[in-house]
Amino acid sequence: MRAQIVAGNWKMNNDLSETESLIASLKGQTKTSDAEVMVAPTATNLYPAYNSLKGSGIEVIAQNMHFAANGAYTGEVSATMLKSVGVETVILGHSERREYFNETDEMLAKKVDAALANDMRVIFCFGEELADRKSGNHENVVESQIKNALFHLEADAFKSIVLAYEPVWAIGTGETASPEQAQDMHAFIRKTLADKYGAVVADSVSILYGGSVKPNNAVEIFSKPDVDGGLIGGASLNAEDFFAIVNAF
Ligand SMILES: O=C[C@H](O)COP(=O)(O)O
Repeated sequence: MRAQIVAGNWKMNNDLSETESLIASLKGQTKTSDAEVMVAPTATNLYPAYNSLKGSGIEVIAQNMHFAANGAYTGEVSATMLKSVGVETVILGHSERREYFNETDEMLAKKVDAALANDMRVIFCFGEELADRKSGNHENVVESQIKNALFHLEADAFKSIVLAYEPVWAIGTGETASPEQAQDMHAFIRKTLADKYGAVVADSVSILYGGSVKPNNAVEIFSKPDVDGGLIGGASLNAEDFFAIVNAF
């Protein structure tokens, strides 16, 4: 049975006091599903969030990291630094990192390697742009993003990898992939994994959907057989909405 996961990506939102009040609201929510719950505050709030959420069943994860262990990389944060403040999981390859910070498949492969070398779990994001979807090229784009960043790995590494399919045209737009579009792509992703690593590995990897998941569409999206959870942006900034999505399983 694959892990069901709902992760909130808070992006560059919430200062320390806003983070503390969101965490207080999260602690007041009740979980009725078996989904693993994670939240990704901005880097400055990882340590206070980790301390506040310790023992709550909500894991604090990072939005990004650098591939080097340390050195002259002004403004960056490494895997060892994340681990030193209790962070065990990192989101890599988010489309906003690819678009605004020029993250390439090659760079992401190095980041994935660094995270795995430090025994971290990776939520690896990818997804096509609207033009790719319109031209019918979406599967090729997704396949190459996965292959370029992950297919140098041994099968065993996939025990520490979660995939997150996020069509760029659905992020923060209110435009959601239909549950059928999500299922079709997730099945394609699983087949891509199976062709390279075999069905046992492919069936064990959780594949999350991200892109305008809200309380009113989560049940239908999560009901699809190859959708194992969600990476939630906007709706994760409200504790009630986020837990409505967590409990949509
Ligand atoms: O990481 C989360 C995704 O970018 C989805 O964001 P959204 O739920 O605001 O569309």
